[in-house]
Amino acid sequence: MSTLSVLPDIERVEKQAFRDGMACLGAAVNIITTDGPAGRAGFTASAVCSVTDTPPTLLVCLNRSASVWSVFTANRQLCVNTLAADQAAISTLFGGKTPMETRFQAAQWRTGATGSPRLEGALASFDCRISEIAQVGTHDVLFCEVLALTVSHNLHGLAWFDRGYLPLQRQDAR
Ligand SMILES: NC(=O)c1ccc[n+]([C@@H]2O[C@H](COP(=O)([O-])OP(=O)(O)OC[C@H]3O[C@@H](n4cnc5c(N)ncnc54)[C@H](O)[C@@H]3O)[C@@H](O)[C@H]2O)c1
Ligand SMILES: Cc1cc2c(cc1C)N(C[C@H](O)[C@H](O)[C@H](O)COP(=O)(O)O)c1[nH]c(=O)[nH]c(=O)c1N2
Repeated sequence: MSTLSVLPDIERVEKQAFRDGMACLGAAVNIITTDGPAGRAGFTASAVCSVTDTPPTLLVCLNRSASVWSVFTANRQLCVNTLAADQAAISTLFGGKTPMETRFQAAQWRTGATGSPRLEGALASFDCRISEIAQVGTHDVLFCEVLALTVSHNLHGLAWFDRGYLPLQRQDAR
């Protein structure tokens, strides 16, 4: 007689239940920008995290149905601009459905090492080249090698939590 136990059928988690769960994971808010042969584009992303420090690499998840998808995957370079506490309005503009020129007109930009727009007043900006792209479901996972960065040590941060913005207060502003 077999001693193998039979796993019970595990039902798939519904999309809405997954989103309700994910709404509990507070995350930093970032404006991801690019410029290059395919043009200039930018979008808001909370699905950003550190992968490895050798070589310094972060990942960004980008929905393949986003209007900006073809621009990012063609340029293969981007800047991750992590927002400061007073920049929630920029996040809303870059969060979809707004013409690209209107998004960029709302803030001041410099050109970063890769040519991607660097947001003035951001908490941190990571200038990257896209080293690898993996397709998972509806999204592309962009693995990004960080080539240059700027950091502000005294601004407060911004979080996306429970479908809204919250300030992330530093304990000791340097
Ligand atoms: N990773 C993402 O693609 C992502 C993340 C946050 C927000 N958004 C966009 O902003 C809208 C509003 O978000 P919300 O937080 O107010 O409410 P929501 O109920 O749509 O999403 C709740 C949480 O689920 C996750 N999520 C949402 N859409 C996703 C997707 N397509 N793929 C993977 N994860 C996803 C995110 O963590 C999000 O914060 C979303 O409908 C979506 O269009 C997308
Ligand atoms: C707070 C918050 C966080 C995220 C988003 C939105 C908002 C408001 N959006 C959606 C994304 O910004 C939006 O789809 C793009 O701006 C593309 O929209 P258009 O297709 O250009 O209208 C988003 N999209 C994505 O592909 N990955 C992500 O991590 C996130 N995160």
